[in-house]
Amino acid sequence: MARRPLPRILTDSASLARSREIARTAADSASDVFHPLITISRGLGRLAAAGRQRWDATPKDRRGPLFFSVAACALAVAVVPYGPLLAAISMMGAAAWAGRDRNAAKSGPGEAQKERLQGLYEALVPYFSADGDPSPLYSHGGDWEQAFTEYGFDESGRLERLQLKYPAYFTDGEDQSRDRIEQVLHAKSGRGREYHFAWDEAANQLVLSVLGALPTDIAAQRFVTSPGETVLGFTDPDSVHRTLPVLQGEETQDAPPVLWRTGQRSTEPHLLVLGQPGTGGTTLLRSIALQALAEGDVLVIDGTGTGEFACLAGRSGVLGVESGLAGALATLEWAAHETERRLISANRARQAGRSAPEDTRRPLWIIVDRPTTLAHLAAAEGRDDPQLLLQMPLRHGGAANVTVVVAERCETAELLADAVRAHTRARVVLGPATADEVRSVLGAPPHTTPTADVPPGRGYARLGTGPVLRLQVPATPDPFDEETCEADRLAVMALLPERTVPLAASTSFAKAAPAADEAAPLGAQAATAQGGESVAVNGSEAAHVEGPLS
Ligand SMILES: Nc1ncnc2c1ncn2[C@@H]1O[C@H](COP(=O)(O)OP(=O)(O)OP(=O)(O)O)[C@@H](O)[C@H]1O
Repeated sequence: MARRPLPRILTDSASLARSREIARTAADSASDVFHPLITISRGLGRLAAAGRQRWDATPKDRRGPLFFSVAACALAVAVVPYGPLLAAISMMGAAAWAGRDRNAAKSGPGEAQKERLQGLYEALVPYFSADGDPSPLYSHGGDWEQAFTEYGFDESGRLERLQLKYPAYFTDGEDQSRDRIEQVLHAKSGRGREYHFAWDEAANQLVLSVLGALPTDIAAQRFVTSPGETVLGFTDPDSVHRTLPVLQGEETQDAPPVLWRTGQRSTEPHLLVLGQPGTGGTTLLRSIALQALAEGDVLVIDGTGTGEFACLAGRSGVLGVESGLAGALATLEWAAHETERRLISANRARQAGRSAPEDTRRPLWIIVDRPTTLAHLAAAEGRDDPQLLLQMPLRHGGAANVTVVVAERCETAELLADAVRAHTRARVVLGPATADEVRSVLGAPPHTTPTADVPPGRGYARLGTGPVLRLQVPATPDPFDEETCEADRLAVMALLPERTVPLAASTSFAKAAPAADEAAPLGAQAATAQGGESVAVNGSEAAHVEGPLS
């Protein structure tokens, strides 16, 4: 069937454009003519909404008197000569004021803002100019408007956003050159805020923006993650592609998580957390342990000896919580053997053409807080550094579903064993840290200016060679700490697996193996564990661990 041609007006592009132009002009004129009307109607709407809000906020017992006083006023106005007219005029005036366009763009920056931008421009001249440049973009007394293509100020007049162009010969590929520019912009734009710098090397363009604080009101909770994923904390929405629904305060919000993937396919199967004292290293380990218990077993070595993991003792899935040297050595020795056993077992299965046995697939987490304290104790007692026993799980744990997480203070980080440094490709640094300190831990500087004043649990994370991300760890305090608020305590308690061993009976490897150098061989430990006397592994896990141990 022959197709009917379209009407000429729809095919003739010139007349189409002309009609569009007429429509646009008509719309512009209409909006000019009706502008006061639009403003007044918007204002009336806003006043009505404010009135409704006020009414809703008024307690029920006060609504009657309020209604009567409003009605009395209306009556008084109605009977006064010219009252209704004056009331209508006042109402229109109020509506026009309430309905004014608050976002109307101001025409250009004010004097103070111009001065700021000029100052900023002058400060950049030494870095963005070169002798012999015939038409310098940056020169003393030059025009900042040529270089700064976009800018924005907050209500208090502080710079909030700046997009600037720089000459193509600026060495933007070198960290040092970038750092210098970032430092200048940071200092001139006002310290105490966190700035983000986005370098567009192809367009010779830099965008500075002020970052808001990361939310600190996300508490411990069951996060909606896939198996093998652990939430380290939350970051900026632009930095990651995914969000998770989380309970934030009273409401459920979508928050952008820093997700760490562990297990056989992970390229960064072990984590190192460094931080200043009191910045939340232990809290992050507790948060990880609670998530790990959802699908795996956890061993905790608490070098601080302050009992901050006591809430985990005797819980289903917790194989031990050790704070003494002897216990730590025995536990880690078992973990090293267990890693080896899993590897051998999985390898045999593979050779026989079978899938890896179930008991090699359940994730095992070795969580170590402040190992250097134990290393110090071991040196004093003439024993081996417990960190040496981490070598096996660190080197081969990825293939054996064994994950090691170590937290240490920055000041003692140089005492960490080489294996710990070499095999922990997922890194977190917590607390106030300079760009150089962040770089020394994460291997790359942050794209933001670290601030001196940060809440506990705030820091930076980097997974392998990925970008450096701002991080805020979910609040996961020790529920036995008297200072913990009730809501946070309940949130942590709700995540703890059921207790399978009474607290008094949940003892440690230390009792099973009195001294590391006398540490019972794997089989003997198993016998002890199975014998049910001083169980290294809490009762309910015995069945689970019997497999690996026997
Ligand atoms: N993410 C967080 N959100 C809220 N509070 C936190 C967070 N992390 C830590 N805190 C609080 O900060 C304090 C110190 O935390 P934590 O013990 O985890 O720090 P730490 O770095 O292990 O300290 P230390 O080095 O002294 O052992 C605690 O009161 C804890 O509740």
